[in-house]
Amino acid sequence: MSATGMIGESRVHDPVTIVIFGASGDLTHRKLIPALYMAYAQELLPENFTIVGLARRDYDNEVFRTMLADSIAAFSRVPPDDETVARFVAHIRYHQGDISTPEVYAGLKEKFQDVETYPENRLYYLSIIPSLFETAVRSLKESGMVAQPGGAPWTRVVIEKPFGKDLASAKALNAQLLRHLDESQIYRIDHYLGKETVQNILSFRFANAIFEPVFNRSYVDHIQITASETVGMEKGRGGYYDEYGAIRDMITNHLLQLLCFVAMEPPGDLSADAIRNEKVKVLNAAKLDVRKDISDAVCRGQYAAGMEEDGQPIKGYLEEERIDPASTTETFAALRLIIDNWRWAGVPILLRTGKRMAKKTTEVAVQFKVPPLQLFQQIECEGDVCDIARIKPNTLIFQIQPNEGIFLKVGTKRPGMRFVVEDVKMDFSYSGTWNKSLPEAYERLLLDTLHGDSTLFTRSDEVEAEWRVVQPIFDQIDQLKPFAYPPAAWGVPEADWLFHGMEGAWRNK
Ligand SMILES: NC(=O)C1=CN([C@@H]2O[C@H](COP(=O)(O)OP(=O)(O)OC[C@H]3O[C@@H](n4cnc5c(N)ncnc54)[C@H](OP(=O)(O)O)[C@@H]3O)[C@@H](O)[C@H]2O)C=CC1
Ligand SMILES: O=C1O[C@H](COP(=O)(O)O)[C@@H](O)[C@H](O)[C@H]1O
Repeated sequence: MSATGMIGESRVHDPVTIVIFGASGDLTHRKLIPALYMAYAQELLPENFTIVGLARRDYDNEVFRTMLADSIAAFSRVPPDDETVARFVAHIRYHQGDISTPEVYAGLKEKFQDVETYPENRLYYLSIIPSLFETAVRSLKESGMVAQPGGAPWTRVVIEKPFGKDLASAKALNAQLLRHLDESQIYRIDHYLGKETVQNILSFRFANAIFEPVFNRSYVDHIQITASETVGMEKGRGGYYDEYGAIRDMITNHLLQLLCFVAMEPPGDLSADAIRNEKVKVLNAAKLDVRKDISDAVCRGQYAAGMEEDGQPIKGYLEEERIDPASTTETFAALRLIIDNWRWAGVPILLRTGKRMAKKTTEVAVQFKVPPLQLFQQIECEGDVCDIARIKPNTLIFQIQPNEGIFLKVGTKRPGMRFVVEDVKMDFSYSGTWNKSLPEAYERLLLDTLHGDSTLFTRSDEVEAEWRVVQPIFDQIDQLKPFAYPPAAWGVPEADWLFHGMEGAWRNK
């Protein structure tokens, strides 16, 4: 299995044809091809492989290869070497056609006959709009291009997010896909699971005996998970985003996965299903912490127009390209959950995400309780002004990105005659410990699919359990009008209300 990180670093041996549906799109150019190139440059791809890019645009092999070489130059995580790029792109072919027509599959079959001088292992990567997922899978199956599960040669299909729009559509999509494929052939991707620092939450928790005994309701006051972005609507994304919004785009998948990793029980072993079973248990026990009404547990926001520090105007969400000017889609969301199980009962879990926020950061902060007896005073300084305050709680921070690392805030005696305590940070940072760039999430996840390791992919019941957590929001969306916030803020001040009945506050750092 790969949660150990061993498989990701070993070479794939099975020859394979990788077909990317949506090969002229943003994800292919910015992420998939640079990731495959990095795998190739590290000699992790098999000796025999072909990449077929499929889209409607009218390219030929040469044009397509040149464009992809440019993408590698622009987006590869280490500067590429021209000769290696040239050898890599020679494995790439372009196949022009429309996914909803039968001809495209007939043409694909011919292409396979041309290139497959090796066993017919195939990875289909669906980097397309969700409404085409079922058509693509059904057509592949009907054209006889899907192998039987569990044997050789193999067929695997990667499904991009969003996986559905709500619980009902996620269930329907699962049912449609499972009519044509076996669960073992489906890889529902959530790129957060490919991030080194996300996987490290598991190592930190289960490879060290000292923290696990305090990861529970007796010691933890609350958990905060933040994924904030400074960008607004990126080019070409307006239409998609306005239909989905921040809760569907980020919380239902990435933030709930982070929550699973930090809250799950230790799995019996590191097999894909052992880990996924534990994650599903967390999701099944998680629910919105609604006391009187939904606004006790959910707050939505939408960014307004504003100015950059240099005086440049920033568009409000409603003025962005392909956004309905009367849209009530949220670009910021904050949720308060509880996990009704023995370990976490009563511990508030706060999640938030947003575009055009003050800072690009993703972190999981576990805040512990304050000591039962306040023996010491704490000194707090802002600039030159210092004040005496109550002792602060310890906080353990998993810094997912950027400045990847793990930090523990502890109270320490400040040097001097008086017994006052100051907060210091014990830290481990990746950059200070290892002198190499971290693999991109897609690099890791693509290699896992080629190795047939589904640990870091989402199982059908898991995806449905994610939607079940957030579904009450969509059922009562009329009660959750978004509040406006200026660009470069930490979202809306109304989200502070989610701390009702507790002492904490959002970590706006
Ligand atoms: N971009 C990103 O950062 C992320 C994207 N995703 C997901 O990845 C998927 C792709 O996203 P992205 O690359 O941004 O989208 P784009 O709109 O940039 O690309 C869509 C691709 O689909 C192709 N396409 C559309 N309709 C057809 C058709 N009928 N037949 C053949 N090809 C078709 C388009 O090519 P052509 O017009 O030439 O046919 C294009 O190559 C989506 O599911 C998205 O939600 C997930 C996370 C992040
Ligand atoms: O899936 C998505 O993730 C990105 C943020 O990814 P990150 O790796 O930079 O944290 C987000 O911008 C996008 O809206 C969403 O679809």
